[in-house]
Formats: sequence, C-alpha cells, structure tokens
Amino acid sequence: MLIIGIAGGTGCGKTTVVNQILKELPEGEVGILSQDSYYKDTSHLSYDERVKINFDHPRSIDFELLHEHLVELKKGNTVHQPVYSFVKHNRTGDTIFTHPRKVIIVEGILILTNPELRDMFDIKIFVHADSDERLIRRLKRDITERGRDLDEVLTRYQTTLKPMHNQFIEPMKEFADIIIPNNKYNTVAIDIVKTIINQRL
Ligand SMILES: Nc1ncnc2c1ncn2[C@@H]1O[C@H](COP(=O)(O)OP(=O)(O)O)[C@@H](O)[C@H]1O
Ligand SMILES: O=c1ccn([C@@H]2O[C@H](COP(=O)(O)O)[C@@H](O)[C@H]2O)c(=O)[nH]1
Repeated sequence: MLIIGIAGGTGCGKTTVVNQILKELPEGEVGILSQDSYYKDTSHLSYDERVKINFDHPRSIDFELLHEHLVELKKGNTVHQPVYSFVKHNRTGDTIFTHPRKVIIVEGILILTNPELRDMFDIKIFVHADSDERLIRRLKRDITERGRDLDEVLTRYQTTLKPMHNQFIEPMKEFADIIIPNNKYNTVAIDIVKTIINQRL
C-alpha cells in the first residue's frame, strides 16, 4: 500500500488536487482518509460552545483514531471513517466503510504536524496558495457550502485561522517531498504526482 499525505492551508485546493489525482488513477485503487472526519467528537458541548472551538489547532483533531485507522488499513482491514458536519461543527454519528486500497490518500490542514502520522506517509505533498487567494476561496466556499456568513469567516480568520496557519501549517513545508504551487490550476504538477504514483505502484 502506498500512503500519500496531502497538506496545506485552508482553501489551498487540497480536495481539488485529490479529486484530480483520483480522476487519473484506475477506479477502485485509491482510498481517501480526510482529516476533517477526525475532528474530535464534541457531542457533550452545546452548539454555542462548539462554535468557539479553535478548529485550526492540532489538539482539535483525534490523531490517535486517524493513526489507528491508517494502521488498520495497512494491515488490510476495513475501517469506519466518521462523517463530519461543518454545519453542526460535529460528527454526524454516521460512518463510511473505508476499504484498504493500493493507494491511500490522507488529506488535511494539520496532517503533517503529527510525527507518528507523518512517519507513515510514503510521499508528503504540500499544496501552496497565497493567503489572500485562500481567504477569497474560503469565503466563497464557507458561505455557499458551510452555512457561514462574511463576519463569521473573517472573525475566525483573524482570531484563529491565520495565527494557527503561521504557527502550525506553514512550517510543515519543511517535511514535504513535493510542494505544488496552486494559485492557478496546476495540471503539470498533477501529471508529475500521477507519474510518481504509477512508478511506486
Ligand atoms: N487552483 C485553483 N484555482 C482557483 N480555485 C480553486 C483552485 N483550487 C481549488 N479552488 C477552489 O477553491 C475552493 C477551495 O478548494 P478546496 O479544494 O476545497 O480547498 P481545501 O480542501 O484545501 O480547503 C473550492 O471552491 C475550489 O473549487
Ligand atoms: O467544525 C468545523 C471544523 C473545521 N472548520 C474549519 O475547516 C477548516 C479545514 O477544512 P478545509 O476543508 O481544509 O478548509 C479549518 O480551517 C477550520 O477552521 C470549521 O469551520 N468548522
């Protein structure tokens, strides 16, 4: 099994890059673990309390469970990946059966901050887009898809997202094997990643 970690700040285009890679590889050979599925369960908190959580800090992620699931997949076992709701800021209670595949992609803003997880990646990719570009994308996406308004996105950006990005995410470029510049759609980089994956398969 080839395990690929794809990190980068919010809105840099991680999900888009993953979908482009998926399109290029034979169907059924690639599985995805999304860091977003592993936000800690916060059912014991009210909605108003959950909204105040710093979702850009590594402690908001259940890395233990994410690591355990990756280990199980590597052993050839199926795992129950939790389903997360950005609207409710909590796990939904549903899970997705995630089967072992030839290639497993783990994607998320903070996945390279965890040393145990980092050690499991055969290829580490960091997707880069400038912060103004990422903020514009985040605004559009969170308002249309995640039930936010302008004030919520900008307040979160100033209070937690930007400082956490600078403290925890940007320094992870150091660990990357490949950095994809993604201010514009980068088909050349996707082709290179596809070639590397095919060589390793
Ligand atoms: N290279 C790009 N140029 C312009 N828009 C992009 C690009 N990559 C992604 N987007 C758009 O930006 C938004 C956030 O992208 P997404 O892949 O969800 O980012 P991430 O998973 O890193 O948060 C989406 O609406 C997506 O369509
Ligand atoms: O309940 C939540 C959990 C997370 N967030 C924000 O999501 C992004 C990470 O997702 P991307 O798809 O990589 O953008 C992170 O910056 C959190 O601030 C949230 O709004 N609510």
